[in-house]
Amino acid sequence: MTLSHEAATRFAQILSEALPYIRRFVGKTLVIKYGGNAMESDELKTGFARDIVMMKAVGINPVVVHGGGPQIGDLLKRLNIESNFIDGMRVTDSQTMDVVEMVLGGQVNKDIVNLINHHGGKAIGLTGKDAHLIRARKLQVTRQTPEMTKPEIIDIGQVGEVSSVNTELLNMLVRGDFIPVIAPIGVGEAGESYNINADLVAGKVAEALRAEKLMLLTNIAGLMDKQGKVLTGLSTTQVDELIADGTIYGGMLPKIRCALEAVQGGVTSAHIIDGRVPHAVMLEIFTDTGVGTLITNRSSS
Ligand SMILES: Nc1ncnc2c1ncn2[C@@H]1O[C@H](COP(=O)(O)OP(=O)(O)O)[C@@H](O)[C@H]1O
Ligand SMILES: CC(=O)N[C@@H](CCC(=O)OP(=O)(O)O)C(=O)O
Repeated sequence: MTLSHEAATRFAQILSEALPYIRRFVGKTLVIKYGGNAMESDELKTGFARDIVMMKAVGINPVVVHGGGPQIGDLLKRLNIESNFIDGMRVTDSQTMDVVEMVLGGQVNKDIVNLINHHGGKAIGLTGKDAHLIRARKLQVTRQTPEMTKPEIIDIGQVGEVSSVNTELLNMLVRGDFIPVIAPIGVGEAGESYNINADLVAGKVAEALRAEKLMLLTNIAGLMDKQGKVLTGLSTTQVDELIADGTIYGGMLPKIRCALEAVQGGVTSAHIIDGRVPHAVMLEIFTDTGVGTLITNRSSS
């Protein structure tokens, strides 16, 4: 590629202006949850992969955790297997678990690894089973209505929550200049598989690595109020109120909960950002106020 003198001057200026932002994050770990719409369009996929490779090239350490709910849904539909969600979690019987493992660990993980590597990165794909990267236990879901004297336990099958993360493996890969790409499948004490919401895995990985940032890419502008205004800097109490009055529901529930937990667990900031915007990840790094919904430790009390 040859650039005209003007174009080269513009490039040089832009790169030079990026320096203070880059320096702020050099050597720091950023955990990015990739999923939703940003994973469906080719243009957005390419932009995402290039952002990740660029980050690594300038000395920032990205760790990617991916979702794949729509892709799992597609295959379940083709196989005529019904799928239900409770509080944003897919009810997972053993047949569904097989599909989840195939789609996330096989198809989606390798697609993302391939994409990043195609753009010059050294991505390495893992599920929670590799070197016990993500140990998990069964997630207990309870529900209580005012009429009930005690909470009812709801069995949602092989859905897990993270009990530990093998940071030794991740740190070894990061030091070796690899970009870990993690599928949200956990392994239980008896070797059983767990389907874990990808946001929850990203939050726990960020906490375990003491990441500078947790970025949750999604298919919406951020956490919004009932009028569609993007909310930012909320306290835990405000979030609880928004959950209680039904403003936050479905897939946004695990997202907001894990963002709050991550900042309480030592991650400097968590961001819920719009994956439909090209280069959403870079934009987040190169703006002072950030894009979408910001959650920091100050907001988590
Ligand atoms: N208060 C809220 N603000 C924004 N989105 C919300 C809110 N409450 C629920 N949602 C829903 O959560 C969805 C995002 O969750 P999900 O579809 O699981 O995303 P992803 O696949 O990116 O993880 C939004 O598209 C929206 O339908
Ligand atoms: C328990 C649970 O719900 N697991 C998710 C795992 C994938 C995921 O989280 O994908 P998205 O981020 O694209 O929604 C599922 O089965 O869909």
